[in-house]
Amino acid sequence: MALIDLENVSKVYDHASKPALDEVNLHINRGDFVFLVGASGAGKSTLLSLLLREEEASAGQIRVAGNDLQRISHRHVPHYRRGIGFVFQDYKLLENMTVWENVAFALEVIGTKRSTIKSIVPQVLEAVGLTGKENRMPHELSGGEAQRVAIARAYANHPAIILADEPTGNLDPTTSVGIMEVLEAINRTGTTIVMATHNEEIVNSMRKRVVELHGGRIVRDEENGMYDSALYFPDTETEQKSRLEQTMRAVREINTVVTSSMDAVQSAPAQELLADDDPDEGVARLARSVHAGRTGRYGEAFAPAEETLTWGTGIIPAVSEEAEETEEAAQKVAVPAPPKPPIPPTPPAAESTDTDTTDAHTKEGE
Ligand SMILES: Nc1ncnc2c1ncn2[C@@H]1O[C@H](COP(=O)(O)OP(=O)(O)OP(=O)(O)O)[C@@H](O)[C@H]1O
Repeated sequence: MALIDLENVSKVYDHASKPALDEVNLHINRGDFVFLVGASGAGKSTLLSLLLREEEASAGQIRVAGNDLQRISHRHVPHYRRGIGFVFQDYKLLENMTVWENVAFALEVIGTKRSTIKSIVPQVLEAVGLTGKENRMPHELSGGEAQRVAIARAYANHPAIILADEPTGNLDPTTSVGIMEVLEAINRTGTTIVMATHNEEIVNSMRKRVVELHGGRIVRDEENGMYDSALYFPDTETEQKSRLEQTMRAVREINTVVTSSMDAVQSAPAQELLADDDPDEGVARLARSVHAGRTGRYGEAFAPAEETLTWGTGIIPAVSEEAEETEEAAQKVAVPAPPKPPIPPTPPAAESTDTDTTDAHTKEGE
């Protein structure tokens, strides 16, 4: 069985004239990275809300890690949610807590021992490049830094699933590359990622599975997919935008080809020229696309799943009523410390004036 299974799922909000989701069938395996795309109002956030059990389906069946979400009791919902990390467009950090406290709090509420929290928090913050900013308050962070705190918080418990709703929606393209780099690195540890986005450049660079919604229905489900918002359902505005973007993309591709050909002549091995088709080269391609240059700062900082199987409680499997009763006891189970991730290399000084991508390293210890 897939990790996430939706069978004929529909959602009709109260007083709505048409369904927000209409007979959706979707199966997502452990370790998948899925982009949910589609125009505003297509149903992306609704789908994520159902998976988080913030909303209940009006019809159909949703199973996540064996939990039947229609049958889960209200009492058990918080317990279920602890196995899922959620990242929002507007970060949703606790404004009266420092960076360190925001991440620590996520572990505290699931009953993690203080000594374990003390060892995990610095490691997770280091992994997302925020060492040195532990004592900052959320209002003292750039958007990219705030989103990295949110991701650190979502990942601290090493969940089996991270749901992200437009995580780059408030960020500039260069900062978005850093966020995608962190999400990609997390995905490589075995965490399934489902990310709703409008960002065509990210989708087209990352070449992950693309699930496109339109009017609450899945109209496309494609491995290594692309996204052109005007391709399937054009209107005048998106068509014009699409034509402009196609032209810009063509110009960028010419630049990339010229640059990589020159680099190749000078130094690169032949297989690097093939990287543009490689789904594993998504972040590098995105970085080239937005001219951010170097990547790979975070990828090495996340330990693979095999080394971190005991890190956190992960997704909570389906529970019986007795298991629910022992939930409190289960919360008190100590979470062993994860292996210490290697320190990410210090990136070169950024060309951009945005401090986000370099700040965490260059000002380390401030
Ligand atoms: N709480 C709600 N009550 C009533 N209708 C809602 C509610 N939330 C969403 N809808 C409606 O459901 C449909 C799907 O909305 P949803 O937010 O899931 O789309 P979306 O694809 O995430 O859009 P966006 O990209 O703008 O966030 C829309 O028609 C929206 O107006």
